[in-house]
Amino acid sequence: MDNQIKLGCAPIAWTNDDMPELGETNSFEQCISEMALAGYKGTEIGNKYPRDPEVLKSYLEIRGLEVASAWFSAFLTTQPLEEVKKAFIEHRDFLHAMGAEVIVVSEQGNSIQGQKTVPLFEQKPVFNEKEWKRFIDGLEELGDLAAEKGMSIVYHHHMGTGVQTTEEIDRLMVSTDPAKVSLLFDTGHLVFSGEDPLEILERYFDRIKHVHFKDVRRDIAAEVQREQDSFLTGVKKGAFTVPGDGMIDFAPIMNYLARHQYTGWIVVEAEQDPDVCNAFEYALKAKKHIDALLHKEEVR
Ligand SMILES: O=C1C[C@@H](O)[C@H](O)[C@@H](O)C1=O
Ligand SMILES: [Co+2]
Repeated sequence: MDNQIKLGCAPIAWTNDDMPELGETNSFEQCISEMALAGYKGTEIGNKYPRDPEVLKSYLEIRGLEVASAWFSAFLTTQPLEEVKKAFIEHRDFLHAMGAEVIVVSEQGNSIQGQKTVPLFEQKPVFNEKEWKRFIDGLEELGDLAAEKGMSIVYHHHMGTGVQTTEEIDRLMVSTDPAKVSLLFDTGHLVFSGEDPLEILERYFDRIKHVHFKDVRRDIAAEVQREQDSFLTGVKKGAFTVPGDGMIDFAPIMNYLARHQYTGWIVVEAEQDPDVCNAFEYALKAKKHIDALLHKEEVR
C-alpha cells in the first residue's frame, strides 16, 4: 500500500509542559533517546528542547529524528491580532528552520485546559458570534503567514476550548478557506469529548494534515466527568493513554488513513504520569500496536 505515513512521538509523556510536576526529573536527552529507541522517526517540541535550531538539530539528527511540528497557543479572541501574529511568526520561523511543514495552532482565549480547578465538562468556553468572527479572520491570517514559508496551519480541536465538539469543528471547517486552514485530528480529544472520531476523519479527511494518536481510559474519563474534575486533574488521574491501551478501536482509523493514502505525521501523544506509566514502555507499546495495524493493512 502506497501511503506516506511517518510515525512520531510527543515529549508530553516524559515531561508535561502543561503540568511540569509530571516528569520533572526526565531529561531532554532521555526523552529523545527513548523515542528513537522505540523506533519513532519524529518528535514534537517540549519546553526542555533547545530553541536554537542548529543545537536542536545536532541532538535530533544523530538519533534519526525529525521535527514533526509544535504547538502554538493563539489568543485571537482575547489579544490584539498584531501581538498574536508577532508570536506566531517567531514560532513559524523556528519550525521552518527545523524543516517542519505544519504548525499546530490552538485558540487558547478563555480556554480552561490549563486551569487546575475548573470543571472540564461544565465550563468549557463557547464563542459568541463576535468571538467566532475574530477567531476565523485571525486564523486565516495565520494561515497566510504560514503559506509565506510554504507551510500550513493545522488546527487542534481540544477539550476545554472553544473548538471541542463536532458542531464546533464543523463550524470552523465551513467558515475557513481550505487553502488557509487545515485540521489536526486528535483521537483522544474527540473520544473524551464524546465525539465519533471516524465521522470526523471521513468528513474532513481532505483537510487533515496532522494526526495525534492517543487513547482514553473509559472508567477514568467517566470519573472525570462525574467528579467534575479539571482537564489537568483528568490527565493526572490517567484519562489518556497510548493507542492499544484504552477504549478506542484504532483499526478502522488506521484502515481509513492507510486506504486513503494519508500523507503526513501520526504522532503518538499520550500524556499521563510517567511515575505511574513509564514513558518509554508506553511509547514502545504504542509503536508495536500501530505497526501491527499498519502491517495488517499492507497484507490485505
Ligand atoms: O496536542 C496537545 C498538546 C498538549 O499541550 C495538550 O494539552 C494535549 O492534550 C494535546 O493534545
Ligand atoms: Co494533541
